[in-house]
Amino acid sequence: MAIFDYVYWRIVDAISFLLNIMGVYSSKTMAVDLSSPKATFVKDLIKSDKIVIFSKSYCPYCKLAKEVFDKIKEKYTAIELDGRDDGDEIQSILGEITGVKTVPRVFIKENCVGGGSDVKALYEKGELQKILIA
Ligand SMILES: N[C@@H](CCC(=O)N[C@@H](CS)C(=O)NCC(=O)O)C(=O)O
Repeated sequence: MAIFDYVYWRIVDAISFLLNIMGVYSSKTMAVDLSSPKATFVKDLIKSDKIVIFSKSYCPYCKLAKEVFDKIKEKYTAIELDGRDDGDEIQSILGEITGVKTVPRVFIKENCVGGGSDVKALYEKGELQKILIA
């Protein structure tokens, strides 16, 4: 049901926006050194699979990205940042690498293709499939 889907995601957008500006589910911002061992660790994670999703277990956009890959039967590696002590640090490094600090951060063949809405939009335009087979 396209209309319900649309309304659902506009409500999720509005709630996420409010929670973000209230600082409710914002991670701690940390100083980033892209030559640090942790940054190297993050870059290695990005290289570790064809599709790598930096995610948080409760995040609806992360679920959205995973559902798209599940639908097209593409395996991915998901790193759940909220389950790790170094999650905020990794998220800050990803913010520096990609220019965006929210989750998910989705990488395909080491390139960041954006977040959950971006993955869905790429899929709907047929672009995601092209990136995956290129
Ligand atoms: N439009 C973005 C929205 C992503 C977003 O707002 N993610 C929230 C979690 S659901 C977030 O990262 N909040 C800040 C945080 O968790 O540090 C997308 O589709 O990926």
